[in-house]
Amino acid sequence: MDASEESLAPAVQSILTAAKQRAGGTSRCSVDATSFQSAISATEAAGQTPVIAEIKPTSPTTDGKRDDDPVALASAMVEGGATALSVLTEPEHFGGSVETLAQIRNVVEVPILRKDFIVHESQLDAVAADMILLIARFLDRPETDSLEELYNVAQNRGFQPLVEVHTRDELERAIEIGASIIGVNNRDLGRLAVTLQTFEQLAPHVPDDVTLIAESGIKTIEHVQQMRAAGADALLIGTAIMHGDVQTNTRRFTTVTDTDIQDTTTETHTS
Ligand SMILES: O=P(O)(O)OC[C@@H](O)[C@@H](O)c1c[nH]c2ccccc12
Repeated sequence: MDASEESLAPAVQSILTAAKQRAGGTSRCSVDATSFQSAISATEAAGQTPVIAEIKPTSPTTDGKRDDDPVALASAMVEGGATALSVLTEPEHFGGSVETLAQIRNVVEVPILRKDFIVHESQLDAVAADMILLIARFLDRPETDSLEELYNVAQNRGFQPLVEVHTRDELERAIEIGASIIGVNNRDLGRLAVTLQTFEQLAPHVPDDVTLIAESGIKTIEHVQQMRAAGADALLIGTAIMHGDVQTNTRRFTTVTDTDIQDTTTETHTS
């Protein structure tokens, strides 16, 4: 363990240890990705709010496990207007699988984000996805690749990388390597606490040409409005969609209109 890992919550430390050991695939994977930015534009043109709906069977911060057919859940989220889907593929702590992602990608047309803890290039070989998550906090460490290298190789293979940040330093690093899709995680992986102020504080420092995503802790329409007003181009929502009827839940968030947003707040980041 290096010194910076001591500040991680035990559950997250265990996730990272498992991630460092997980094997990749047997053959080199490259993809012909469905464009995330085009999907966002189409949602905006239809007057809806871009939502990445997340299929997260369980997590270290969730009670119980959802055992429904993930492909049915995915289709219901798309019916509910989701712009893209995030599919957890981490097996040990989130109940995900790469096979599930492959099945979902076969049946829906929206871009699919592979949500996992990827720390080595070979792990990109596990499954084809339109987007992959690169968590700044977990890269540039002992036994992990550099964020910049992994970003470049992922892009060269056709993946659209989403670089996840939580602090100003991580954000500066993401901007420095030229990330065009950045997600601000409102959840602190050190304490697992969530505050939407994290997004509000970092968003003003993000260049306008970056596609900016607000991640975690979005549970109500007011939260959607708050994140949109602070400059979110899209919202990543897991728990609040996974509890109950996923189609109705997704629809509730995708139908928040810009008028609702301008009525309550002022824009601080435009794209
Ligand atoms: O369930 P929530 O609070 O709506 O959060 C979704 C998503 O942001 C969260 O699952 C997440 C953000 N970054 C991650 C990295 C790995 C695993 C999960 C995550």
